Amino acid sequence: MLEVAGIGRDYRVDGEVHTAIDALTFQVAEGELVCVVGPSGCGKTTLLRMCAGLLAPTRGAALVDGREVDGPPEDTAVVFQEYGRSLFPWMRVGANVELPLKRLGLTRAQRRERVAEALRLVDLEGKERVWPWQLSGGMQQRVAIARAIAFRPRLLLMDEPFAAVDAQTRADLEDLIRDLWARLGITVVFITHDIDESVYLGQRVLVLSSPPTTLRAEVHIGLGPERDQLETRSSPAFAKLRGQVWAEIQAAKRGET
Ligand SMILES: Nc1ncnc2c1ncn2[C@@H]1O[C@H](COP(=O)(O)OP(=O)(O)OP(=O)(O)O)[C@@H](O)[C@H]1O
Repeated sequence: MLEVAGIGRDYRVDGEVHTAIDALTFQVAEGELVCVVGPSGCGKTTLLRMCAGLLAPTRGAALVDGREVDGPPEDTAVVFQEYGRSLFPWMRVGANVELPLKRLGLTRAQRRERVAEALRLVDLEGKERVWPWQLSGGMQQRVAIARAIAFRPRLLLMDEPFAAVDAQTRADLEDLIRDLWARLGITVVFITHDIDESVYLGQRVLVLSSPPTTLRAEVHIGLGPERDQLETRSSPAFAKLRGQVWAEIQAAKRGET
């Protein structure tokens, strides 16, 4: 579904070229939930933006269904960390969720139906007429998620979507994502700096190196489909996987490749 083929990105700062991402190669199969972690500043956001068609790679390419990404791919939705900036404050919740649907050629009734369904899936049923700023941070992020799923993407790209919410809300949102992923059968690439979150959510965790970034390790998370915030996180298997990902990130920070 998603193929990242030798993708790299340089940035020019004060006339000097800095290689943020050297070359990354990996694949994400249809219906997978893959997390990406790495040391701070290793280029996670840069990678996601290139996969979303929001930033051109310097070398290599991202391909969705075998087609090179050179603009936002049709079946892809993105959820960013800053829900406060991704929702339009002058539009009610319903209008915010409906906005991307306008280019799909649906009737007004069909759009309304999709909005209602998406809000129900994120547990915000009937909140169409509420303003975003009347909602808590966690609820606003759920609106952003509703907007993404109303679009019915096949690929959902998420860039540290829960970094700005409190721990309790974060746990709820993690379970929401696992639930939506299982129910809707979408492919999810989830960027996070939180090791525990990556192990709890993912079927696979990709660990990036320090810049110039390459793929340092790939950890398979064999925790099974049923995950529980208390039981899973306190299991020996979880502790072992967390230790494994942690060790890889520490090695990456030391500059080991
Ligand atoms: N527009 C830009 N111009 C110059 N350098 C940039 C730009 N955007 C990112 N960089 C640099 O590229 C590198 C990777 O940045 P990026 O934000 O992708 O990393 P990240 O892993 O998402 O960071 P964090 O862990 O802090 O969220 C950093 O060194 C950053 O300073």
